[in-house]
Amino acid sequence: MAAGPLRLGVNIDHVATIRNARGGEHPDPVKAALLAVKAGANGITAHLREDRRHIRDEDIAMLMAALDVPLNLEMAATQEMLGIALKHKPHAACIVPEKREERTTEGGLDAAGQIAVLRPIVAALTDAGIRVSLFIEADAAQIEAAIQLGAPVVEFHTGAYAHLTGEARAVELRRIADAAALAAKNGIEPHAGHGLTFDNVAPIAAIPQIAELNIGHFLIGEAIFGGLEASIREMRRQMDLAR
Ligand SMILES: CC(=O)[C@@H](O)[C@H](O)COP(=O)(O)O
Ligand SMILES: NCC(=O)COP(=O)(O)O
Repeated sequence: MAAGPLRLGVNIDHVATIRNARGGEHPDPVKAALLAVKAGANGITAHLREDRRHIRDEDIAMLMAALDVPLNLEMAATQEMLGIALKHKPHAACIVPEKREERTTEGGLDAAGQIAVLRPIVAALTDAGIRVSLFIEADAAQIEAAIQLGAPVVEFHTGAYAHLTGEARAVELRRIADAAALAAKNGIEPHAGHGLTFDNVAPIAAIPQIAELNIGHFLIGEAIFGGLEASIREMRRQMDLAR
């Protein structure tokens, strides 16, 4: 058993993916976000991609107006996204790497390799009262970069863990656990997310230092079969059992 409550941030990006497939208003990501909160989400995550393939600018405005739980805005480290974050002032901004041609976020941000680019962005977000998170690989050099940048939070990319099996997954899990311990030792709050499902969430949820999981694609997909509230409640249950 581990210490401390584990928060669940529900990522509603792929409600917008379905909406955008027909170009109308349905299904509404804000309605999904409110339902997610009712089902036990402690916060909502939304990734405003530069290509606007799912979440759009107006969704961020509407989420800010509708939510009374924290909004975690995932954003690329660009001036455009910085301006949007400063305009809306979400609770948190998670800086993620982004490639136009990728199907989904393929790995963590190379914070160590772009300290000079990130420093003014992290500073501007922090000065605006936005809690900065860096979406990184579970790697000591990336945690060191987060320390240098003064980021209070890191989110470990669990995509590789989610796709591996057997001993390779166990190795990746240990890497994430070690990184969470290192981050926490240095005063940084570790989060985790990407590709988490009912089948793979428990070992990540059991890492004692991890304070928050951000989960989206699986929950929205699972909602097709049992409804969004049920999928979130079951994820919450799995997380609590592991803790
Ligand atoms: C950074 C991240 O992991 C999330 O944004 C999630 O992957 C949903 O967005 P995409 O499916 O567009 O990558
Ligand atoms: N930062 C990870 C996230 O928000 C959700 O990722 P996924 O569950 O949609 O893969």
